[in-house]
Parts: sequence; structure tokens; C-alpha cells
Amino acid sequence: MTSILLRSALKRDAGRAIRSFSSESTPARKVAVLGAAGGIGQPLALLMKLNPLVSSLSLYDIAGTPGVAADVGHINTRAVVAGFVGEDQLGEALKGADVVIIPAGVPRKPGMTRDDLFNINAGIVKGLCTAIAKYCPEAIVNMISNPVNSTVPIAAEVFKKAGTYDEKKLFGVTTLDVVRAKTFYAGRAKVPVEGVNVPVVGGHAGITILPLFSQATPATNALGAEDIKALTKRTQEGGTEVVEAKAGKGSATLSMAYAGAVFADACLKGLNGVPDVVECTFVQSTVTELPFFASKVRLGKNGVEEVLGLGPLSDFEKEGLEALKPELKASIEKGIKFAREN
Ligand SMILES: NC(=O)C1=CN([C@@H]2O[C@H](COP(=O)(O)OP(=O)(O)OC[C@H]3O[C@@H](n4cnc5c(N)ncnc54)[C@H](O)[C@@H]3O)[C@@H](O)[C@H]2O)C=CC1
Ligand SMILES: O=C([O-])CC(=O)C(=O)O
Repeated sequence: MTSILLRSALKRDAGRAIRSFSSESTPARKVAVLGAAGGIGQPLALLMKLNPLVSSLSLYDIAGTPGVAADVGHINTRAVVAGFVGEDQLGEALKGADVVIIPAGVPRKPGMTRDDLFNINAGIVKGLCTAIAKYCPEAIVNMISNPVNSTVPIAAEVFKKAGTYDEKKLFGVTTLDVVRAKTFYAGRAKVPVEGVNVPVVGGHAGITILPLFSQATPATNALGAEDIKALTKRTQEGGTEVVEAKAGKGSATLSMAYAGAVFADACLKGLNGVPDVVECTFVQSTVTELPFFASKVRLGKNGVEEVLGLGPLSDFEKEGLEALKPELKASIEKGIKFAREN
């Protein structure tokens, strides 16, 4: 009897110790999701609520967030959840945010390119970034809204105009390209996906997505040139594959929420001083002559710690790199022009 009581007392104390360890040693971090009631926003809100690095989760949308916040808020994890709806509440949603994730905007339907979303999403992103500059100018911004190749330059221009631009804190989320490249490579090379790594560079649309399978690990000689070509094409068209399969009901939401959560977790780890956090992401860059480019980036306490180079490329990848530049350049310039003129 005594030993049963002792065991349960020890268990209780261990539980207390774990609780006080996690609240004392893990810094408070507020994450805001803008577009939180959408196809990506809802599962992303769920995944961020499950992340022990988040202490406050702010869910904002133009409609529907009170329900999402009430639902997700009942989960017994650390983050305290609050829902905000409508522009009047945007400031409150953003105040004190360490990381702002933006999946707000319209998704593609079959037959559309990501650039076809520009006319609607450019204005949405511009409005949200104007509010970020006002209410949480020091936050890290993770841009998911498409076309990422243009929305990131739009955000940069808005922040420059407001005098708050910090190139170390603005990221285009290209993690889904990496997630797909890993999955497709593992399937074709017949290796366990958990150990696979594939850098993906360039941008986030069609041929601007350039997976570097020559650098994939674990390396394999099971794949020939035709396999690499097919894997590259499938990665570049991964978004379209989902859009077509959903047949008018939108684009990738669940895999994107997963990818967005992976990238946000990496940003939080960087902020918290975890060493050697490296992810591919679309940032201001001098890796090529283009002002923004996706490549491996080391994340740290201030956001970008180091933009890493491309490493050795195969001839096929070198060709892909040259081929993507004109399209990526045009998309970047389109974003900058929009932000300057509107
Ligand atoms: N970076 C990437 O790899 C990916 C990006 N995307 C993009 O993410 C965006 C969102 O996709 P889904 O969630 O499927 O769309 P959705 O239509 O399901 O959700 C979008 C949400 O944004 C909200 N919204 C619209 N205007 C807003 C504003 N001014 N402020 C706050 N919220 C606003 C809507 O109310 C809606 O709840 C699309 O642009 C899509 O192309 C999608 C998949 C992958
Ligand atoms: O394809 C789309 O429109 C959505 C997206 O960016 C992706 O799934 O990679």
C-alpha cells in the first residue's frame, strides 16, 4: 500500500517537474495565422496548437475564426488560442506576434496557373503586410499565399515603404516542394522516406521549382537520367497534380498545412537558439543575380542567419537553373511593380 502511494506521489512530482521544466525553459512565443479559417488555415491551426514551442496562437480571418478558435482551443496543449475576425480585430490578432503565417487568399482551380491568382491575392497580401508593419514590425513572416514568387516581393516593398523591412525576417514558404521531392524520391529509389533529404531551390511555380536530386541523401545509383527527369517534373507539377485531383475544390491544403507547420517549427527553433536549423525557403538572396531566390537557409535568433549556396549542380540542374531565371525574374518584378503602384 505504502509503495503504491509512494509511486503515485513520485509520478505526480515527475509530472509537475516536467510541466515546470517546459514552461520555464521554453520561451513564450506567439504565432498568428492569417487566413486561419481556410483550407490550409484550419489544419495549420491544429498543427500549431500541437507544437509545444507555441504559447499563444492567434487565429485571424475575415470570417469563421471564432468557431475554429473555439474548436482548436479545447485541445489540452500549451498554446492559448484566440480567434479574431474582420479587419477591426487584425491589430489585436497581430500584437506581440513572433511569427506570422499567411495562408490567406484564393487557391487555384484546374487550368489556372499560380500567377492567375495574382490579381486577387496581391491586394490581400498587401493589406495584411501593411498591418504587420504597424502592429508587429519585428515578427518573422512566413508567406504561403500564391503566387509566392510575387507575394514575397510585394511584402518586402510594403515593409520597405513602412520603414520596417528586415530581409532576415521575410520567408516564402517552399517547404511543400521539399516535402514532395522527398516523398517522390523515396518512392522511386525505394528507400525509407524518413531519412531522405532533397534540397529544392529557385521559386514556387512550375519550372521555377528546381529540386536538386543530385544532392539527395541517401544517394542512390538506382536512378538513371530518365528517372531524375520524371522526378523533377512531378515535383514541379505537384501542386497541379493536387489541383486536378481536387477537380475544382481547391489546391493542396493538408500537405501544405503539414509543410507550413514544419517551416514554422524551424523558425521557432531558430528564434529559441537551437543550432543548425536549415530549411529551403524563398528569401532575399545573392545566390544568383535575382533579388529573391529559394535555397537552403540557416535559421537563427534573428531569422535568416545565413543564406547557403547551391552546392555542385548536375548539368541537368544547371540547365534548369538557367531556364527558370526569366520566369522568376518576371514574377518578382511584377510583385515589386504592383506594390510600388498601389
Ligand atoms: N506556398 C505553397 O506551397 C502553397 C500555397 N497555397 C496558397 O495558399 C492560399 C490559401 O489556400 P487555401 O487555404 O486552400 O484557400 P481557402 O480559400 O480555403 O482559404 C483562404 C482563406 O483566406 C481567407 N482570406 C481571404 N481574404 C483574407 C484577408 N484579407 N485576410 C485574412 N484572411 C483572408 C479566406 O476567408 C479563407 O478562409 C492560396 O493562395 C494558395 O494558392 C496553397 C498550397 C501550397
Ligand atoms: O498548386 C497550387 O496552386 C498550390 C501550391 O502552391 C502547391 O500545392 O504547391
